[in-house]
Amino acid sequence: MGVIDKIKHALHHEKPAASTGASGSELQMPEFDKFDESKVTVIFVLGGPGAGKGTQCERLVADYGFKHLSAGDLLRAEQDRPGSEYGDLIKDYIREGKIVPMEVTIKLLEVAMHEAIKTPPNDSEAWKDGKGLFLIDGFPRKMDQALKFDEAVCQSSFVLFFNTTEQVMLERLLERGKTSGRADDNRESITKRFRTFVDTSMPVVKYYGGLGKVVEVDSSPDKEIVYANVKKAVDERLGRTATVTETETETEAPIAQPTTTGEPPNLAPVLSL
Ligand SMILES: Nc1ncnc2c1ncn2[C@@H]1O[C@H](COP(=O)(O)OP(=O)(O)OP(=O)(O)O)[C@@H](O)[C@H]1O
Ligand SMILES: O=c1ccn([C@@H]2O[C@H](COP(=O)(O)O)[C@@H](O)[C@H]2O)c(=O)[nH]1
Repeated sequence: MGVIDKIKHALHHEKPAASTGASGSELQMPEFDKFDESKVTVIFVLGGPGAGKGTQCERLVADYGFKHLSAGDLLRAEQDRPGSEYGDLIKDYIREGKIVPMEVTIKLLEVAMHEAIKTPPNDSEAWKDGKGLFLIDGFPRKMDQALKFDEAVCQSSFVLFFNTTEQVMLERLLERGKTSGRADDNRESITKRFRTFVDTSMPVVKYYGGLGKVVEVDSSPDKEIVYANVKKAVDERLGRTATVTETETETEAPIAQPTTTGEPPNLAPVLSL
């Protein structure tokens, strides 16, 4: 059974193809295979739209051998897949900056995680004997996703939270929108995405903050400075066991201490457009 067939099977229990035009409310909760948490390490990467999550994940992949799974990328790939039953649904949710029903997103992530463990992205120790090392980017964005994923798929080790102002994020997204081709990198969608982030996703960050799992990094500065702080935080949390290649950053910039307390992170920079 192919990846997408597995998702369809799980979401609709093999409903006939006639049940197209999924609305979200008709989705059934699929069954999930829980990962062995002694073998699989998951770091959630959260932050507002355009905060720089993907940019920093790219660097972490190169240095540590993570498998980077962006929930948004997985949804866009499913949206664009010819014949997808969920294409229209996903397109509407993304344009409106809303959160796609968790059944779809968690299943896409779970399937991608199994695929990565079956076909490891590199031959480092972190991927030997059924082990895996994942950066799950832009997820969970809503409390129901967080609780379900933790309970049924895998608990995360910690959450890397990129924090900056809406002004910074807006400028980055408008600039990215000149070439990204993304249907939601325009002012109208960005405004909606910011609202969803504040109303729906920040409670997730606060929830994990209360569990002492949030490492907050200021993503306002230059990419290199942000990465130096990210690397320090990841090294501290993972004890550097995951490092594949050692490419020290060349920046001379001072490294700020990431926030690792159990307190909810400082949410001050969230502005309104
Ligand atoms: N520290 C930085 N300084 C300046 N520009 C940055 C920085 N980090 C990222 N960018 C740029 O900002 C844009 C958004 O970054 P990125 O795609 O990494 O954000 P994101 O948080 O993954 O966004 P989204 O949630 O919308 O997918 C990109 O064009 C990227 O090159
Ligand atoms: O868990 C998720 C993650 C994302 N979405 C939708 O995708 C877009 C784009 O996400 P990016 O992380 O910016 O690529 C987001 O605005 C949501 O509409 C989702 O529904 N669930």
